[in-house]
Amino acid sequence: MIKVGIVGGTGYTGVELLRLLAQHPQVEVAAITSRSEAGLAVDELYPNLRGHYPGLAFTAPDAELLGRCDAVFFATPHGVAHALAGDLLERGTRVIDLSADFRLEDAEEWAQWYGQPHGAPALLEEAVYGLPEVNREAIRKARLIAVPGCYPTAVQLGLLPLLESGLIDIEHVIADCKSGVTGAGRGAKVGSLLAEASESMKAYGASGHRHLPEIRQGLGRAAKKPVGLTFVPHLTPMIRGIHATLFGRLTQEPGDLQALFEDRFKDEPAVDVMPAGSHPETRSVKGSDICRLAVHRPGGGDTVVVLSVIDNLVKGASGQAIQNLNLMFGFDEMAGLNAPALMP
Ligand SMILES: NC(=O)C1=CN([C@@H]2O[C@H](COP(=O)(O)OP(=O)(O)OC[C@H]3O[C@@H](n4cnc5c(N)ncnc54)[C@H](OP(=O)(O)O)[C@@H]3O)[C@@H](O)[C@H]2O)C=CC1
Ligand SMILES: CC(=O)N[C@@H](CCC(=O)OP(=O)(O)O)C(=O)O
Repeated sequence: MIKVGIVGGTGYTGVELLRLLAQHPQVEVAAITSRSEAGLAVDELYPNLRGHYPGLAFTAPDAELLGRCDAVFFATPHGVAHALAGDLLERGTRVIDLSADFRLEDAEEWAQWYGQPHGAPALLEEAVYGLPEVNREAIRKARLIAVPGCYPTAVQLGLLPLLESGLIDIEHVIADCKSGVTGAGRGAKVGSLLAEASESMKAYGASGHRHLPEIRQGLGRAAKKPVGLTFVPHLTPMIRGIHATLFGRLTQEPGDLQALFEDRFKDEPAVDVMPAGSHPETRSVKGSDICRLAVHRPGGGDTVVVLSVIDNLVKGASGQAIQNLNLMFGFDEMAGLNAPALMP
């Protein structure tokens, strides 16, 4: 049994960590922080947790308390892990950061996209990008994990087979992505109000979203060359889910694309390549740590279309964070993550 802490326990990814860890046989949640709800029992704020965490209450963030844990998850806005991660690592506590603080390898680029100086550039070299389908061995040995963003997870998983095999034009890749509103977090925002977000759909960040450099970095590593990407996210009237429709232009006859995808992910516990002709639905992954993929070649032409769906709060955040924890501590990779999705 290991002890974990959660910084930012009142947010959507924080409560999702609690929901998933309640089913984990080898993990005890020993500390959970919130500045605004310090003193409140977790199941008073989130009644779905009643009976699962008796006696667990939010406390203000405290490095000494968190440093008694084997690992700490940061489910906090950008910049918070910068300030605390170094201290925890020195105390021997491993850090799994769900924010973007350690995702970009270049501190200058991070500062440009996030509008503030990078707060811990000295830690960037040892941070491991926590996409198990690419970095499993490095994750096992890591002390500091940057959990990928939600859009970057859906896009990278869908494009990896095509980029690794060099089958598409890497200068013109397109990712047309849709997200549910929990992607914006639990904080009150006008755009997340029922009257604003329901029965409507809109693109945002079309001229440059902060996930663009992260996705480009990951795709570039897969292709071993810089990739030209157009990425347009959309807000859709659903609570959870990401649907990514990905377009690549074939540069050669690809052979059997279905077999390429099935082979690439045959040993991946969190990726499901659906039968040829499928159209995966976001509800088929709701609450689960699975990315479901389908590959199409419309009319046998020179465009490949990949459909990739995840739950933004699970494979796109807290579930993937637990996959990383499991690898770091030698547990079964899917411990706590095996429940099927909720349907309908
Ligand atoms: N929502 C999603 O789908 C995804 C989110 N992420 C990332 O995960 C992180 C958390 O997201 P989400 O759960 O949606 O966020 P929320 O806005 O829902 O929650 C943020 C949490 O952080 C705490 N917090 C805020 N500021 C600070 C601070 N300065 N110091 C300590 N704690 C703080 C808040 O509690 P309090 O203010 O009471 O301390 C709250 O518990 C973000 O970086 C987000 O970008 C990543 C992938 C997907
Ligand atoms: C719908 C919505 O607003 N989504 C968020 C991204 C989701 C997210 O949490 O971003 P990170 O993975 O980088 O933390 C956004 O576009 O900013």
